[in-house]
Amino acid sequence: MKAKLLIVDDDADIVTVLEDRLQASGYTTVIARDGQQALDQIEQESPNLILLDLDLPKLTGIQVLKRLAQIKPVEDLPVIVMTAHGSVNAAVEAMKEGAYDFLTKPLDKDHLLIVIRKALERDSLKRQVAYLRSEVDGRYANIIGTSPTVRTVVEAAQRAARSDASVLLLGESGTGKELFARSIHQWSHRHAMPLVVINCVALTETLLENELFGHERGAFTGADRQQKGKLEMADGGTVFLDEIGDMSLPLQAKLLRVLQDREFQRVGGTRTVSVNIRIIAATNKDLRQAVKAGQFREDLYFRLNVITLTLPPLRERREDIPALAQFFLERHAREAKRPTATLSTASLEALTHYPWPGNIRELDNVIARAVVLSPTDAIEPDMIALLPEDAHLCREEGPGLPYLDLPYHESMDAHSRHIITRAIEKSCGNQTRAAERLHLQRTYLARLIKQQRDRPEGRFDHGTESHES
Ligand SMILES: Nc1ncnc2c1ncn2[C@@H]1O[C@H](COP(=O)(O)OP(=O)(O)OP(=O)(O)O)[C@@H](O)[C@H]1O
Repeated sequence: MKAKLLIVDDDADIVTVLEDRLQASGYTTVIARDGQQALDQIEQESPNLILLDLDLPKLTGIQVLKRLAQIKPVEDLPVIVMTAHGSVNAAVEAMKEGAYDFLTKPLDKDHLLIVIRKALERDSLKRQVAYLRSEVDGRYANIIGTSPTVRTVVEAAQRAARSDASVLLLGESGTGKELFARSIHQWSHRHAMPLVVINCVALTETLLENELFGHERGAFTGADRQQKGKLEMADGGTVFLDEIGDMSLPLQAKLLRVLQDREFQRVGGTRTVSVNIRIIAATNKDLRQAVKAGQFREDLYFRLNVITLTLPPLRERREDIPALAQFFLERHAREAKRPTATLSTASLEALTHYPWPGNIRELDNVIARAVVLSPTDAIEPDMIALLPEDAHLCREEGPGLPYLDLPYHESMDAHSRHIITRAIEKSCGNQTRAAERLHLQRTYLARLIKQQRDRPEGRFDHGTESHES
């Protein structure tokens, strides 16, 4: 779309020249001959930018700027003022009233076009930032859940947001750690500054170091210019270190220094950079265990662990499933342009009983897929049941080595529990289907489950005893 420029000048010759030049450069133009007309044109034509002469009949350019500030925020409509050669004071006054820039007459054609282009670019960037910010805020404004466990964590997070203390978020994958990190940032006094997310597991050690601290020119082959790291980009705001449990020991030592002194050096540099940042870290690992195993620095653990918030897995807050499902249904139905999509009662029942190894992210994905694939507007359980096949991808595979440290019978029990839990998860919590998967009689599976339930270590989710529907 062509940008529309309003030219305000009482000199007909200047207006004609400007119109010709600007139209030849691809802009649309509208004209006003005096200050009052300028205000009327702003109302009627909604221009993207104004070229405003200061010396006007009826209302002066400065008066137009003052009136304009009452109608809309000055930063929403860039105004470039045109002044007679030598009237610097008037230009300064106009800038104080919110003008974007000034040009002196006679106008230089190239300079004029550059200033206009820059003003429009800045305006467009500001709109994009405002839009993205509102998108992000909207996406993260909602922490759904009325269960007591979630409410307790939300209240603790709101209290934590008021301080500048480091926060450690713990919880299984997909339980909402990033959502809480973003919410804490939003609720904090830093909310107008950036929240910078760094995933500590996605990158190699060298890349992560570069990402965190940036580098100086010549730090390594190909580093042909200085680059700021994410810690610097977050200055004044918050840094969210996701998957902190996966950070290497050498990088942990460097991060510790940042936490202690809020200072670091860029890679290949000697100059100290200071930053004002708040740190929020998250992991689904048992950090205390990692400290014991020598994989995580104890001093860093204590620095991060000033306030710890543990997010409950979805299976421990099943009462929140209907509200979450409805929330995701509405979001995906909107995106898929299926506003009348609903969840049938049977689907809701299936969702409520499924063990959700991938937690809320898995629920989000299940609903997203069902909304797209369901042939009917009322989504039936067969659409929901599509997913359990790959649900296990969200959870760590296999019983894991700790079982090797157990006595034989306990280890066998642990394996058995694991196999049964997996079969039930994959069967959407339905024991009959799980028994079929395992080639067992349903009654035999039920007996195994009962035996395990009666043992103290046998606390795990066995789904429901409902029969195949
Ligand atoms: N209480 C909630 N209300 C609404 N949406 C939620 C809630 N909790 C989580 N979500 C949504 O679930 C998805 C997964 O959440 P998030 O990415 O925050 O989890 P995570 O614990 O950081 O996962 P991972 O450990 O895998 O990085 C996101 O789309 C998030 O917006």
